[in-house]
Amino acid sequence: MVYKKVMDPVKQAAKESKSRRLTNIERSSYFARREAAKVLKSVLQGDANRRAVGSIKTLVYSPSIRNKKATFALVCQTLKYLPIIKDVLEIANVLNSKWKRQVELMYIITYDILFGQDSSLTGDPEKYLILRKSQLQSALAKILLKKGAKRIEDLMSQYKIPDVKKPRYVRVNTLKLDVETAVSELSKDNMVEKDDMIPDLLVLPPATDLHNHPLVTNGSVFMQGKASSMVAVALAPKPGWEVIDACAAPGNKTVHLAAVMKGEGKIIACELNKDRVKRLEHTTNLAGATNVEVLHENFLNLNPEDELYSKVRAILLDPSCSGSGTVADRLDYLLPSHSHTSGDGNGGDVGRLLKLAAFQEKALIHALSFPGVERVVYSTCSVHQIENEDVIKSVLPFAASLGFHLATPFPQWARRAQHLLRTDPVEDKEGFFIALFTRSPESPQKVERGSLDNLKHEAVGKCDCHKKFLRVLPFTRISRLYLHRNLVMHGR
Ligand SMILES: C[S@@+](CC[C@H](N)C(=O)[O-])C[C@H]1O[C@@H](n2cnc3c(N)ncnc32)[C@H](O)[C@@H]1O
Repeated sequence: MVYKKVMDPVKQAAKESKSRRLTNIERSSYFARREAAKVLKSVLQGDANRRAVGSIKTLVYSPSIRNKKATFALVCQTLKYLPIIKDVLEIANVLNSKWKRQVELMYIITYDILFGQDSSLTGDPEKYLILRKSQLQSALAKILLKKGAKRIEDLMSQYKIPDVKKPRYVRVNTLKLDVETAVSELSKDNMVEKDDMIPDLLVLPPATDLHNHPLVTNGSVFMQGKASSMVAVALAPKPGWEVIDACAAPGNKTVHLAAVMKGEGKIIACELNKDRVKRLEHTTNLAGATNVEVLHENFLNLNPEDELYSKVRAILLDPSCSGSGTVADRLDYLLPSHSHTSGDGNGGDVGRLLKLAAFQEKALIHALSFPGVERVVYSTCSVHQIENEDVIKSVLPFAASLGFHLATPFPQWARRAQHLLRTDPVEDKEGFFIALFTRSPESPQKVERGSLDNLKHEAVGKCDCHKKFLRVLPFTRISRLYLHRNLVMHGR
């Protein structure tokens, strides 16, 4: 068999566009289709291997993509219709091995022909599929008939394709700009409202593109979601306090803390990952947050007894998590893997969740161990109970032994189990979890070093979240998970 080398679609596009004078519209949509095909290929390959290659947005907003707006729209729309497009191409049976080698481009062109604007479809692959338009249309008609759907919208709901539209939230960085000026500047081109709960948070219509807006590029406002903006406000450190942001990069919550503290006092922003430390430094410089000290360190290695941390009164702990609540933000809900979650409701990746929960629990216990601390906020962008309520439940006895109790951040927020606050991935368009521990500043409980270590050791062994999972998991997976959990919990 002879394999022909497939030319990079973008290079091929440049060659083809030279061979005939294209109009500007033709040329830009022609290139957008090639750029979209490249992004789509990375996204689908990453999704198939369950390996994050970067969110759709990150890939589209990389410097190599020229026509970002059109490329982003094409990738999203094609992904939205992808299950239908795949069925159409299979029934129409029009792709031979040559075209299958650039199947992502064929998906994009099929989207344009069937659901988009096929008016400027120049290029060889486009011509090939345009000539077969009637076969594509009759395959679509067959699917509609088979599913008993009259309109494409009915078909979309049968394919369970969601339409998640999230407002664009913008947090005003009050270290640099006041809210009224931000509102009047942004109102020049957009509809702007103030959020009813978070001071300094503005709400704009979904899909408002502010990436290149001067207020964003100069750090006067940050594109930060509502749930993420609740965390620093829940911790509510006073100006002048010393605070630790335990897992800080890229630093959105760090600089929000700095704004809440009016730039006064000190924030120790701790980050383990070297590359992410650079992002953290960039964010703090952009925000003009001069009271932030960036620390490249493992939070678990900070010694609570060290004199350096004796004045720390609040800790924000936003540890690494599964990120399952941000699927709408990352547009992951459009990816094929999201349409087939496993029966346990955890995307079939319970082992990973258990590992994350073990770290989250350890980090929370560590945060509660700093002797002068009065307030600890724990947050995740996960929807999984094992990373949220179960972590809190497992550390509660330890927290109580140090005089902490659970407080109620944002009492007006309805979605919660008693003190524990949740945001919902469908209703609120992002799934977040926030818990707040407080203790009275007059009576931080003093515990001897030796007994603190004992309490910590006992607490780490106590979490019973794995038992809940064992009840819902198929019998064959029980022993493997139980073993795994014990290994992780005891660091073996
Ligand atoms: C969810 S992100 C934090 C997001 C951040 N709070 C924000 O709002 O921009 C978690 C961060 O914790 C860092 N991290 C993970 N384990 C850590 C550890 N043991 N010590 C310090 N940082 C850690 C990760 O590298 C990651 O940057």
